[in-house]
Order: sequence, then C-alpha cells, then structure tokens
Amino acid sequence: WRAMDSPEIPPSDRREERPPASLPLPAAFLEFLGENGLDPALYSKADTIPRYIRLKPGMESSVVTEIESELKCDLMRVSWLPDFYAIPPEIQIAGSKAYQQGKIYGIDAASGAAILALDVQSGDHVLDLCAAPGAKLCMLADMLGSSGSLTGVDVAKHRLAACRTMLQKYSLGDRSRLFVADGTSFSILPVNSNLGSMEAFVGIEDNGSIFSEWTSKRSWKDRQKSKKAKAAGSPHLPSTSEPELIYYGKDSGLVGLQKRYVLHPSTDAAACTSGYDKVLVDAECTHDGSIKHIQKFEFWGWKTLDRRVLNVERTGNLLHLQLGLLTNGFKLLKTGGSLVYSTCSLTVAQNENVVQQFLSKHPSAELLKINPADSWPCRSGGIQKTLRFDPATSQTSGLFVAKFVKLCV
Ligand SMILES: C[S@@+](CC[C@H](N)C(=O)[O-])C[C@H]1O[C@@H](n2cnc3c(N)ncnc32)[C@H](O)[C@@H]1O
Repeated sequence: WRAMDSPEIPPSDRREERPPASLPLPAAFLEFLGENGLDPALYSKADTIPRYIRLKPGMESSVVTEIESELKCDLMRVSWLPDFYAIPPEIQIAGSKAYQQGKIYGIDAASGAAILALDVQSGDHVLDLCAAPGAKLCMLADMLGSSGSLTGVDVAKHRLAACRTMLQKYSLGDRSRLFVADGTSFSILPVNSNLGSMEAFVGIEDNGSIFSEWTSKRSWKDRQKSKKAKAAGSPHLPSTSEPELIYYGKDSGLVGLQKRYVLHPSTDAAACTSGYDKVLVDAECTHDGSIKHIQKFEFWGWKTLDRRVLNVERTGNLLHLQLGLLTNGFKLLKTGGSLVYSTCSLTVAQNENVVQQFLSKHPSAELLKINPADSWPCRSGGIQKTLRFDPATSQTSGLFVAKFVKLCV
C-alpha cells in the first residue's frame, strides 16, 4: 500500500534524521511510516503523553479533590478544553470509584476537540457513524443536554454493545438509539418531532409493529434472527443490509411509533430537509497516530499489527471505506448542517487525500473554519481549515479533523 500524492505534507510529518524510537518497531511498520513520510521517533513519546479524563459535566469541584486523593495524583485542568484533566500516563482509572460510579471517563484531549468542533447545540439531531467503543458518543450525548437526539452506528455488534453499556453507565442513553449497520449505506433519518405526532406514524395497537419501552430481554423473534445471522457468517457484520436496532432510550422519540416508519430508508432529498443537524464520521483507519495503541502491539505481538493494521488488502480497502463513510455521512446531513471527519491516522492518504477526493465530487460540501481551534495546541493540516493534533505539537494522540457544511445547491 502506498500513500497517494498529496498537495502538501505538513512539515513536521516529513522524515528527518532524528534519534530512533525506543520501541523496537518492526520492519513492516517502519516501511509503512517511511512510505507515508512519518517519523518513527514519534513512537518514543508514548510515555510522555498524559492520559486524559473528562469529568461528567455538573460534578461539583470537590469531586476533583476526591479523585486526586483516590488516584494519588494531581488532576491538571486542560485550559483549552472544558471538563478535561490530564493525569500521568501510568495512572489507571478503571479500578477507581470515580470511574466505577460514572463520574469520569477516559477520552483523549484531541478527541474532545473533535467533538467541540462539531458545535452540538441542545435540540440537535446528531449522528455518530463509527461510534464504538463510544467515548466520543458519550461526550456527544453530554453536549446534547435535554433535547434533541443521538444516533450511534457501528458495523461491529460486540463493539456497539460496549457503547450501550457506556451510555447506560453514564446515564446518557435517554435520547440515544444504537444501530448495528454499515455506515456506508445506513439511511435512517432522525425521528422528526413534528412527524412523530402524525397519526399515520403513531401506533394504535401494540401488535409488535410498534416500539414499546426498550428492554434488554430479547423477543423470541429477535433471538431467532441472531441465531440465523450467526449461522450465516461473521458475528461482526450484519448478515443482511438491514440495520439492527440494539438500543433506544425512553426519550429517543421511538416509543409509540410504528417500526416501519422509523426503520424506513430515506432518500437524498428527504435527508436535505429532515436529516441530521450534526454528523461525526470518526472513520476506521490504521490507528498509527494513536501512539499508545501502537505501543500495545509490543505485547500483543508485532505479527498482529501486520495482520490488523498493515495488511495491504485492508489498508487499500480502508481508503475506499473512509470515502464511503464520509460520503454517506454527508448524504444524511440536512442542508445547513455540519459534519466532522476525523481519523487517528497521521497519514496524508487517509486524511487530506480523502477530503480532497470528497470535495471534488460534492459541490454542496464546503470546508468550515473550526473557530475555537485558534486557542488549541494543534497545527493546520495540509488543506486550509483542517487540523492536526500530534504528540509533539499537542501532547495528545494523533488526530486529523476536518469540518464541512452542507450548502444548498
Ligand atoms: C476509530 S473507531 C471509532 C472510535 C469511536 N468514535 C470512539 O470515539 O470511541 C472506528 C470504528 O468504525 C467501525 N467501522 C468500521 N467499518 C465500518 C462501517 N462500514 N460502518 C460503520 N462502522 C464501521 C469500527 O467497528 C470501529 O468501531
């Protein structure tokens, strides 16, 4: 797999003579970095990047002192990101009471910035097209507040089930619904509150065709369906192209509605008027910018990295997948709505090139300046208005962020 030509490679991504990384990076990964103009020395910084946590909004400030004494470290407030704190990288939060009681969750500061870039307002209908394992989904739900809706989609059912657990743990599920589906073809629009009250869509008899309150107990029909899906092949991919709803909250707007109305695929024209206000496409990628993730392969085995990350077939398909996810996410956006595309890859191929290809085919898409970024510790991407976070510049994981608006054409 070769990186595509790029108009401009950000200067700090160019290869330079620098001290070698302390990690024993395997030859295939070094070759991947070389092909993409990335500096292996980045991977020696894994132990210097803080771990970030987000305090659930609304917690009293005394909670910070409580958590500090429990974790036995200072919580350093991240000045440019509300509710975010940095802690030393070696501190584990999973065993702490604060984590178990749903007061904090782990999320990188760059990920927090991507969510702020989306500028979610109360009342928005928000779609997260690659939602699992769910840290960004939780932050989106928090930003939404007490009106609007959140739809999470992921192709991997077991990973999306983890999102459901997170939403429930942090009491953020009421306005949410979760679909196992392919994000490149998902076409279900938000439940529009005006339509919800129309007689045609509201169920009269509860004969199984109407959404009643969500329960974790599955019906006989559903159990048969997943048995069939399991027998048919991969447990990760839906066996049909039909999205599977695995969770909806009591205020998600579904309760009382006819299933066929809610699960009805939309047209492009309908999306322009009744689509999502905000869409996040945090696309599947090679994860090479997630320095801590790459570090884990030292224990998992470098062969696993070859198979999971660098496999030519997989990486080649990835570019197609990323463009497909961005294209479909944009299709589901209402006119005037905005979309954030992000990846945790540092390559130009999976970021600027995908953005360029997408813009060349979509005259109704325009890049938007991310205003709060003026005070963020990041740099410009290779295309104006796009952003790049990386360990050296930002003290965070690597993240590319681009924001688009859907124009009326
Ligand atoms: C970078 S991760 C998303 C991380 C997530 N946004 C978060 O903050 O926790 C990418 C996700 O995309 C999912 N994915 C891969 N192909 C997909 C597809 N065709 N449609 C939807 N999701 C897909 C993967 O299962 C994975 O969970």
